[in-house]
Amino acid sequence: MAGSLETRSRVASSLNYIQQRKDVARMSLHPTDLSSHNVANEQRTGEQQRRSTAPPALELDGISLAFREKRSLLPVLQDVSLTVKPGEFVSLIGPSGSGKSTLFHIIGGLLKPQQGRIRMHGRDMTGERGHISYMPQQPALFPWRTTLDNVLLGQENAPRKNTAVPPQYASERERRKEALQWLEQVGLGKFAKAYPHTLSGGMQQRAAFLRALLSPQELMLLDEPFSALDALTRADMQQWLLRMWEKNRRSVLFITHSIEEALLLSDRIYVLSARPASVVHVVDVPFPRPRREEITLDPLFIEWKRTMTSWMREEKHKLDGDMDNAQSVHKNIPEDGLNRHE
Ligand SMILES: Nc1ncnc2c1ncn2[C@@H]1O[C@H](COP(=O)(O)OP(=O)(O)OP(=O)(O)O)[C@@H](O)[C@H]1O
Repeated sequence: MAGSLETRSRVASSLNYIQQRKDVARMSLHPTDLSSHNVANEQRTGEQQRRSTAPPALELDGISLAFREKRSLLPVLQDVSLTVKPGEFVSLIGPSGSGKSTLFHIIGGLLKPQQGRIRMHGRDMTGERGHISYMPQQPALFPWRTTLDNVLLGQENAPRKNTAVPPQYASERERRKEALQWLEQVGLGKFAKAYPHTLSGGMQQRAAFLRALLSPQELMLLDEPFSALDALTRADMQQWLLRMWEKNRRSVLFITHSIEEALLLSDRIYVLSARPASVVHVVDVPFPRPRREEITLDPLFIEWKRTMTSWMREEKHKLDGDMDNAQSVHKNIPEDGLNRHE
């Protein structure tokens, strides 16, 4: 795969660049910052070691799925494999209609793949529900519940047994107290008793994110959570998410259409082809953390953005061509063994 080789050689040159950047960062560290910096580094190193020996939070191994439409087949995913290690932020990017949400439905156990396995924290979870926390494109808050009660919903509905990572359950009183503290932290303290229609779009997204964050499942799937927001609110929310994630380091799989968002937030990006989707590029994002908005002005960031834009354009053209010949994608199939329209 020429694309993958190109990606890896680019990563190698990026790493040199990062090393130079780290030297610069070390030189500019103020002496009074050193003690807390060292303690934080030691804690981080211990945590990093634990994570590096733990099994991946999520492993997709050769996932394939086709939908059946009447007597024809619509292949949507073809041999998709990817990994999210514990505490990693991984993004999926691909043309519209390539199968990203379908992949989330498979991970969440709503659909069963025709081929391939899903493991979470080392356990086979193919076709099982309830093991992920999920944040959809729309905040999907219940209008009849207060912000606080919406935030607590993920904990109420979480499975109590047979989970990949056994959840720690607190009493209802403790959970409410913790949720209130989080609401304060994200600037929604005054809105704990308010109903969703009184919150702005960004506030609703923060509440939806908290609901996913406070769910006991370790792995979070975020499906284009900022797509409905205006550009400025979206940029604010990206920064907010970066800070929240850097504090909590949950394992995240994130769908986005924005190349810039993927580069800004992720440790790794899987680029999907046009439908049927397969992984065509894997980008190990070379920018150090913590990351801030300024990184989007970095020449290397801009170069990556340009490269990924050309990949996406290529895939989109394939999809457009595919749609012109939509009938050729559909094949006659036997009656059984395939997913139907939901
Ligand atoms: N239940 C279903 N039955 C039949 N076809 C489906 C079903 N769900 C999705 N599809 C088709 O599968 C393809 C992939 O859809 P999916 O929503 O996964 O794409 P996506 O990459 O998430 O798109 P977008 O980026 O626009 O949200 C589309 O052609 C869609 O029409």
